Amino acid sequence: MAEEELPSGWEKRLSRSTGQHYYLNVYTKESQWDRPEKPAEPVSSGGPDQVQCSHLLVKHQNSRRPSSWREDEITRTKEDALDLVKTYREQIVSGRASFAELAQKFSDCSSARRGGDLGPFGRGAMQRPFEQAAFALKVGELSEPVTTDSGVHIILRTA
Ligand SMILES: O=C(O)CN(Cc1ccccc1)C(=O)c1nc(-c2ccccc2)[nH]c1C(=O)O
Repeated sequence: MAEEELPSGWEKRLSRSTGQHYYLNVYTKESQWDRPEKPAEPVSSGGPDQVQCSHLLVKHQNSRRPSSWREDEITRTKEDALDLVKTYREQIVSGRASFAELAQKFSDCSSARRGGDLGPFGRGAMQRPFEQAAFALKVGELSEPVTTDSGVHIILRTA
């Protein structure tokens, strides 16, 4: 008996690691194990295709790569990284320091040398928590602290 057709907007894929089939929503790029019963909706067109952001990353001992141009071995705790990021954010919001100046001095990302500038990027380019925060910002807005596998960030949307 021919297999029932998939609802529109889904693709059936084979997981290399488990040999199981999974289903990919072609619009959101999200995947699921269960066979979908309803068509996938095209993502609402709201919001820009690309944003431009600068970020200040403070890594910690559990960062995926606890090393940076600043420190060969980063040993601070995640809690200390969060406290540092909040301090930097407060200095920027109060106008005591500029974002670029603090990112250049203190960011554990290689973008520090560009004042934290990452250039324009679209969805799918960055770790999901970073992307979600960046695309939710208005131009000129500074995020609250954002945690990714790389560490703790504050993100400034510049375009
Ligand atoms: O997570 C890892 O395994 C290592 N990474 C990823 C990475 C490493 C070098 C250049 C760009 C990204 C980082 O830790 C990292 N993530 C970032 C990052 C994360 C989110 C947005 C933008 C940059 N920068 C860095 C960096 O060293 O410079």
